[in-house]
Amino acid sequence: MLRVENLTKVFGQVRAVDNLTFEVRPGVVTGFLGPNGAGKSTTMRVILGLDRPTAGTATINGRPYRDLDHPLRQVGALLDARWVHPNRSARSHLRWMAASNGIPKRRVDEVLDLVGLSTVATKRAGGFSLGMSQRLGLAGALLGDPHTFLFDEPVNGLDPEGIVWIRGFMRHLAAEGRTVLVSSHLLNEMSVTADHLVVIGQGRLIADCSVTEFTGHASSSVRVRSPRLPELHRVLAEAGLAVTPNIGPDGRPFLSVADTTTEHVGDLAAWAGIALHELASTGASLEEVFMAMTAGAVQYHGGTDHPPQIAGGPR
Ligand SMILES: Nc1ncnc2c1ncn2[C@@H]1O[C@H](COP(=O)(O)OP(=O)(O)OP(=O)(O)O)[C@@H](O)[C@H]1O
Repeated sequence: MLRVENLTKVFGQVRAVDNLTFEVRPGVVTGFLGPNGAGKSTTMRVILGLDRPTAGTATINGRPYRDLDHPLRQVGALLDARWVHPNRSARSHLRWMAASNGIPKRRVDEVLDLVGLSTVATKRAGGFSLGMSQRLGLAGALLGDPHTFLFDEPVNGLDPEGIVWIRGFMRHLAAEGRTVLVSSHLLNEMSVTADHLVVIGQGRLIADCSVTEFTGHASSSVRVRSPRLPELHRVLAEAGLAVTPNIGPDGRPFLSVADTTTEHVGDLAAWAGIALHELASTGASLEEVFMAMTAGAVQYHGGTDHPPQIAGGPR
């Protein structure tokens, strides 16, 4: 169990993390979601004892990282895949990590095998691609067979094959009953990787809920095509709907109508005698939900008393 409680981290004038409280439970992948600069890396660095909190606590199984015996056996982290000494081989890098944490040497070959690096174990890590470096970072995180994992933007810069692989690996770790926290600013990525979301903006908690709850919070929008699009646009706008003209990937123009139903749009078009060539409910993307919630966080800074929380919000 990983717990962050009333955590605040201030750098000079910047409140990178602002009174943040959440828990990460075992057995599911928890996505730690927020735009660039939201405070995700800072929170992870505090959890890992790399930065000291200004206030509040971050604990793993009830203890701060600095008080853990053999931390690699309790927490595995993948923060920056490129911190390996470039002239060391993958194997010697891992052996050095293992030795400093009282982990037997044979575990090194086990983890190299788990991440698919056995055949390049003696190669210089400096010559590794980003994908291979990520695998080596993951091997390091797995060395102590820990129960808790932290991944900071693990799919950044990876090719599609690497993304699918690392996503599968995280899900596998969670399925074994481990605690997995993975940060990302990629909302769609999180919707396919994570089961649960902790969403932050400007260092504050915005939502703490399942992915389904988060997306379910979205109001649905409608996509509509017609040979008489400008007229339809006018009719829908006059009915008070928010209409945005768009061009599809196929080059055909369509209208996006926010916060409504296909029935409502279809009825208005029929009433105006306008033929429709396409009418579909699209549902808001995670991106849209997130933007709406981040806007809420901005309003919060303008003066209300509590950050907006959504159903199933912070425990
Ligand atoms: N060592 C530091 N000194 C000063 N400011 C910092 C430091 N580390 C982070 N910050 C600031 O704290 C805020 C949060 O940064 P952080 O890196 O934690 O965000 P993030 O959500 O991880 O974003 P990103 O995905 O861009 O890394 C930012 O405004 C950043 O500029």
